[in-house]
Amino acid sequence: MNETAPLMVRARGVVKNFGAVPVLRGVDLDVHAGEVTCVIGPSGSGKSTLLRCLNHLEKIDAGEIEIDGRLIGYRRHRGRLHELKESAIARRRAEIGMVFQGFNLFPHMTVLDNLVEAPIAVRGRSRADAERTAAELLARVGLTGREQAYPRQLSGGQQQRIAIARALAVEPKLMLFDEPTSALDPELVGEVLAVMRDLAASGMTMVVVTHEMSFAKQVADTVVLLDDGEVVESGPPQRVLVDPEQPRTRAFLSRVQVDR
Ligand SMILES: Nc1ncnc2c1ncn2[C@@H]1O[C@H](COP(=O)(O)OP(=O)(O)OP(=O)(O)O)[C@@H](O)[C@H]1O
Repeated sequence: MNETAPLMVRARGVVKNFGAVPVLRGVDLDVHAGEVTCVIGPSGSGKSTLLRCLNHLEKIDAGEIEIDGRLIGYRRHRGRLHELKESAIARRRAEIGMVFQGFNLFPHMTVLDNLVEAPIAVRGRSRADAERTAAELLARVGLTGREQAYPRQLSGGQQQRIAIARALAVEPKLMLFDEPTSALDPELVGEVLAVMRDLAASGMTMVVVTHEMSFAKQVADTVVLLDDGEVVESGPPQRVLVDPEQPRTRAFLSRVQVDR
């Protein structure tokens, strides 16, 4: 862990309710720049909700979240939080890449159009410039030459690799992954995890919700165990995931669907 690096994510006391149901009950999360944090927890523990709060796709009911030192979704004025305008939220959100379980690509657009859409619309890049970046990103995810394919012509693993490239196309400071391999056939999981490993090795700050224990053990700097909307354990994977002296953690993991 590099605790001297600045905090890319700083969440304090995050509360999220759906109606009367509390889903996050005061979550704290620190992610230093360049680190990978894996969030692990049973179904319904609030993992997806936490990720969606980090880019303000969900509004939080209490607490605060800063991304790269600035509040996400709000500005502070005279000690109170005021929600930003939609356009300002969109600009802040563009600093954060997000990859979901599936359905990440626009199905009616070619791979190339999927990759250039956001850089042109959000970053104001020229088409030629965005296409150059797209070619670099395709090489990075091992799919050079597939510019004119439509998503349906690609395997699920290839689509997820393009989805990662698309999220990277706006040069985010932070990447959020919500179980990016869980909708894939087992033989396609490895190719997506390989791209994520490369990304982590390149120094990208990542928060990854995953059931892939070997990925978490090998790649995460920090593992966060979430249970019923609360962080029950957090620390390096060598301690949190494999220390046999932690019966509480062992019991917790036995309730998580573990892929490998
Ligand atoms: N938009 C919503 N409206 C109402 N309840 C919701 C909404 N989104 C999530 N929930 C509820 O919040 C709880 C946490 O959901 P969440 O998807 O964050 O869990 P999770 O840990 O990601 O689960 P899984 O591993 O199954 O994806 C669940 O009980 C879910 O039904």
